[in-house]
Amino acid sequence: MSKKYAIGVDYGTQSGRAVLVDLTNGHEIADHVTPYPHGVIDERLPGSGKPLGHDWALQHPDDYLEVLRRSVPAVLREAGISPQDVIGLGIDFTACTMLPIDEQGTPLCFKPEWRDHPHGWVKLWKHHAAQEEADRLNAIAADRGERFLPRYGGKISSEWMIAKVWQILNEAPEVYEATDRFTEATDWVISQLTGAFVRNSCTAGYKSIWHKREGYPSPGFFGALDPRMANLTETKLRGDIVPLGTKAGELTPEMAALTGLAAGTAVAVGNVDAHAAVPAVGVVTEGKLVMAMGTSICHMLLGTEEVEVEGMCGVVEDGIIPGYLGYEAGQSAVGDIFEWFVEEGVPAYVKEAAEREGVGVHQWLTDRASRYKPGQTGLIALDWWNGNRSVLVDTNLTGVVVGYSLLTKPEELYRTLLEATAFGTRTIIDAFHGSGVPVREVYACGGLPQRNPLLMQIYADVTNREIKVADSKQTPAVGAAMFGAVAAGSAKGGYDSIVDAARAMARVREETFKPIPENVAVYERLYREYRELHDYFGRGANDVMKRLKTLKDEASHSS
Ligand SMILES: Nc1ncnc2c1ncn2[C@@H]1O[C@H](COP(=O)(O)OP(=O)(O)O)[C@@H](O)[C@H]1O
Ligand SMILES: O=C(CO)[C@@H](O)[C@@H](O)COP(=O)(O)O
Repeated sequence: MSKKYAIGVDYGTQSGRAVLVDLTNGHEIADHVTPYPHGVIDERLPGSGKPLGHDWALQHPDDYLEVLRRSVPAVLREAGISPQDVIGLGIDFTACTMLPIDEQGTPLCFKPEWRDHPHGWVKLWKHHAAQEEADRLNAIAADRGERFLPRYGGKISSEWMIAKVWQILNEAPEVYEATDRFTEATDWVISQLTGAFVRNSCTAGYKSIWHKREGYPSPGFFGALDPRMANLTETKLRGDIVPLGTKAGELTPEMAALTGLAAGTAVAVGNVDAHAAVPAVGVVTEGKLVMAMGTSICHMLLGTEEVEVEGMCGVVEDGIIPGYLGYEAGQSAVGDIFEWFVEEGVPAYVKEAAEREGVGVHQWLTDRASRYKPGQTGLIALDWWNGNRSVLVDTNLTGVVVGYSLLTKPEELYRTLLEATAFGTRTIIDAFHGSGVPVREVYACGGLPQRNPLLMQIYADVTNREIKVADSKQTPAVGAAMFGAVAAGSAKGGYDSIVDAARAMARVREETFKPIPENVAVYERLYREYRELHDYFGRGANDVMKRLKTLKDEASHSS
């Protein structure tokens, strides 16, 4: 039998990438990135130019198909293998990235009548304009003593499905009416590949409040939110919910023509980027925290008991690896904060110097920032540039920097932002560990560990834990390919379980980031300062951030 391969397609925030993987050892034979032609749509709708509200973030569904059109043929070409030898295809996606579709599965924004309506488009995971709905949902769920709430750290995020659906109903009942189903983008892409619609248990569990044993919350709960939503789960959220690794179907002839793959190739059900990364670093047992570090960070951890952890995104049975409770927490902005600083915060002389030296601005700042010792900048920041996902679960929180002086340099501020995100991660680790979900080992994957060793050293020092790094450029995509191989099964040259696939294919680098004791000691003191500020601004002692947001909204609406 000739050598067999699988393809994983990772749909990130700004781009999608395909990776062709050798099934015997997980080696990435070829990869290709397609930047989304429309990027993140957060100012104006394509075409009509209609302005979007504050905190909106949309995407164009055709960008997802563009990734299939460009990146899949590109990896096949680069690898020079026969499409027949690709036995499985898996995808992973940002989540909750959701869209309204009609009876035929067509996104509403593809239809002329809805193209110019902002609610007809894909709402990206970081669309934060449903915070009001999330707040009301949480208050009603708490009042009713809903059992699901503790499984989501006590709060449902405005990033997740129900808050977003409710925002559509409140602001555009006509779009809600015209929607046949609301779907995660990951399930929509799979339905395009296979011609059949199934929902995956991972996004259903983490993002749509679905439970393997209890199903969705009751119609009574949804009716208490809004009587018009009482039957939401049997209608617009209907669809079979199947476990990760299940074969969703086979590649249709149309999609075979579009991708260059063979019709009939096994396609796995959709998955989430961070969750797919876990088996790709070989984590299939409890106690090992995996950080998927990029635009945001998702913290994934397996446990054997269901316990309540403050502000976690969720705990879902079989949500990551079958047989375990999968815990997820996260930070809504990490790389995004560094990017904001590079784009909006550095003086021209930094950009010019970086250009002269032939390095990127991130690298220029990182080189200079690494010359400082912990504590030497005299600065500390709260990492809430895109709200706080865990442990406070509040998208209305914003960023803070304390300690500026006339001598503060851009590289000091950059280092402070790196440190602030590490303190955010430490807060999450402490929450897990303190609640009885042990964190014995830490693994990192995603774009950031590849690009910024200083950042990784700071994380090791702040968390006082050794960090192992994925030996893969595209870990979620490799994980998605592994699930594709499981969908194909061993009879076709794949694997019968994700644990078998991980055993053969997962890879981490030999060198690790180890905590440096003198740094750990200083960061321990800085972390105490961080927690003081965190609780002061984040737990209601001073709601200045929210008052400022209100003033901002009032001023924007009156102009
Ligand atoms: N050298 C660097 N240091 C720190 N952050 C970086 C560096 N280069 C790029 N970034 C950040 O990495 C993020 C993208 O991460 P990546 O993992 O590639 O994407 P995604 O999260 O969309 O999958 C961007 O937010 C960018 O600001
Ligand atoms: O929230 C999740 C997963 O649950 C992520 O998809 C989201 O944070 C986006 O991840 P990226 O930072 O784009 O990798």
